[in-house]
Amino acid sequence: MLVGRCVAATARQHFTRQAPRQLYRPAFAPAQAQWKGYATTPEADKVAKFKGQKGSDISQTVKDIFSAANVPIKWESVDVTPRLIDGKTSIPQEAIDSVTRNYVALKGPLATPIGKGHVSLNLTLRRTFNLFANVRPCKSIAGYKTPYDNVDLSLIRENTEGEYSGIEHVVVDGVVQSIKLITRAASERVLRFAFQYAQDVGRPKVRAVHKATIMKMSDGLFLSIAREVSKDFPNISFDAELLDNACLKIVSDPTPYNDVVLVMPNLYGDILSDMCAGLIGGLGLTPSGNIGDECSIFEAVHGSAPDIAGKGLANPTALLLSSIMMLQHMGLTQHADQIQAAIFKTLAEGKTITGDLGGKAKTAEYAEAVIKNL
Ligand SMILES: NC(=O)C1=CN([C@@H]2O[C@H](COP(=O)(O)OP(=O)(O)OC[C@H]3O[C@@H](n4cnc5c(N)ncnc54)[C@H](O)[C@@H]3O)[C@@H](O)[C@H]2O)C=CC1
Ligand SMILES: O=C(O)CCC(=O)C(=O)O
Ligand SMILES: [Mg+2]
Repeated sequence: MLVGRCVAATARQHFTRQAPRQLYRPAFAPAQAQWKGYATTPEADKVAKFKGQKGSDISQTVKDIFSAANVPIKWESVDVTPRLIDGKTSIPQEAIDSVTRNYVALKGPLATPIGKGHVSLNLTLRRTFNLFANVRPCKSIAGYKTPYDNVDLSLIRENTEGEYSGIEHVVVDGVVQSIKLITRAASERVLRFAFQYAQDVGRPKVRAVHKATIMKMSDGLFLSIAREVSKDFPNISFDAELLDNACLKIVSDPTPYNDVVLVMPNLYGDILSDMCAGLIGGLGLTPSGNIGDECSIFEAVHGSAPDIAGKGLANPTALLLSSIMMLQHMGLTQHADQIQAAIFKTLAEGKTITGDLGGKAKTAEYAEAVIKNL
């Protein structure tokens, strides 16, 4: 229900085009980030404080629930802890090989040091596998009361360039330049994906979110390509909205967006998806899929939650719903439906929910309740 047929439909295209379904064996990256052992740079101390991430708790939850539901998946666990190779931070080759071999992966959150330190491994993974579209649905959870009962937002974020291209340099002391790279190729492929996605899920409208008033050339290019691509999808209507106004309208009343697919450059999608999560109960609930032509990596929208990491308190629903998106992507829809129903039942009962939702359950207790409801 949360992500439903859209991803399944998209998956089918990818599958028939890329590889036979039976070849799919997801890699599993449980977000260990054992930063403690990664003390090889001057930033080591800062990096070390990221140790003890909670990713492995929520990853274990997925494994336990999949096992209880007899999901026909063999996990291959790979460590995404960054390595220093030739002075550059890199993703371990085994992780890259595993995703390449298996086509799909479920990834726990990976922390990125602020300011100095290594680059974001999340962004590196997306670029490495050319995961050009980040699909971030955000739907109200029945039984969990928030100011709006009927939120059903659908965000698609360009995932490989834009403000997150990572091209920054010092011009002179005190002057830093950061380049927002927008290319026709990357814009066109994510925009085509968004229109196709709207068609697959039965949403009649695609809306580009932009600031082409200010960034006339970069967002202007994105917007003009959106207009061009829209001509190839005459059954889907297209319009555009300025980012700031979109934020105001969404938090004032998100329901008019329920028939729209929102598509936008990288940074805007990052910010909007956290903002929208706030409308339905927080980051413990929102899943995502990084979709590419060959591989796809599913992960929660949230990060490593350092304030609760390692305490067994995290809500695993976001990663679980990401794993549901992954099952739908793989065509394992019956298992996806069964697990999703158990998650929603557990949340609606409200007896065994985690602290972020006002409950007292630990991560593992919530997982047990979901297993009972399978
Ligand atoms: N895709 C990824 O792996 C992402 C990684 N990050 C990284 O994570 C680190 C922490 O970033 P923050 O800004 O603190 O964002 P965050 O998403 O980790 O946490 C924000 C707030 O949401 C809460 N929260 C997040 N996930 C939760 C869950 N499953 N259950 C209950 N509460 C949850 C946290 O406790 C915190 O109060 C940073 O290093 C950042 O770079 C951030 C976002 C995405
Ligand atoms: O890579 C990171 O550190 C943060 C990424 C992020 O916030 C996101 O993808 O939503
Ligand atoms: Mg984010």
